[in-house]
Amino acid sequence: MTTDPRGWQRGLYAITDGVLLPDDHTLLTACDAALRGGLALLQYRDKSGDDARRWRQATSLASLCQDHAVPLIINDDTALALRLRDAGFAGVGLHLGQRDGELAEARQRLGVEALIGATCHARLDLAERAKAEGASYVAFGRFFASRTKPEAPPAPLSLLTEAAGLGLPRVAIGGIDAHTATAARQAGAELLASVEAVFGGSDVEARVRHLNQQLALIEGEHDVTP
Ligand SMILES: Cc1ncc(COP(=O)(O)OP(=O)(O)O)c(N)n1
Ligand SMILES: Cc1nc(C(=O)O)sc1CCOP(=O)(O)O
Ligand SMILES: [Mg+2]
Repeated sequence: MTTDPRGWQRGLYAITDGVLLPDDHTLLTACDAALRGGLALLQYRDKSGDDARRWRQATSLASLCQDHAVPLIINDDTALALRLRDAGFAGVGLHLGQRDGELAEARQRLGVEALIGATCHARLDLAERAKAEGASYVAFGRFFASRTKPEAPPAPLSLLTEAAGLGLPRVAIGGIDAHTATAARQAGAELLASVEAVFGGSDVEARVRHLNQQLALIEGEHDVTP
């Protein structure tokens, strides 16, 4: 569990992947370990198009995240986020890319309390629009080479600094690991989003603890995680 009093607004943001975590057991075991290592946010990102699998996995993750008091962000799918919320799960949010539907409409349907994030690539104007439409955070990237999504358009780290005036938490994504996180954090990212550095190997809890230690070192903070 993260001990940062700023809660979801600062820290490590883990994103699941259907290739690295191909079945329910692998997904749940790895996410449980990541949560034990200390996450600010967890995102369920599944491109299978299998509605039964997505509902089954999302409900299991929502329950797990609720136990850890960490928000679960659903990628792409406003209807799935709403269905989870209506099923009684607390702390369910949504992440929308530029082709994933209207953010303003999602905000209206999910309500003022829900966390809703927006992909803004390398564009401040998209971030300004996302803020006007009710985004809780803005995500920029990709900042470094990514094996998970190599085709994502590149973005300069200077963008993170330029986005400070928005007044929303800034997420850095794309090739974030224990080395690159330093530069992204120093450029201003409050949240560091990662797939492979978290889920791309065994002992996920140790990987997350190592990432958190790097982030704490950057800030000169003491890692008080037991
Ligand atoms: C935190 C975060 N940032 C960016 C993305 C990418 O979203 P999108 O552009 O919609 O691409 P897909 O993830 O849907 O392939 C994200 N998922 N999370
Ligand atoms: C899902 C995603 N979106 C990106 C963007 O730039 O919008 S980069 C990316 C993949 C991030 O995975 P990894 O941490 O393994 O590089
Ligand atoms: Mg998307």
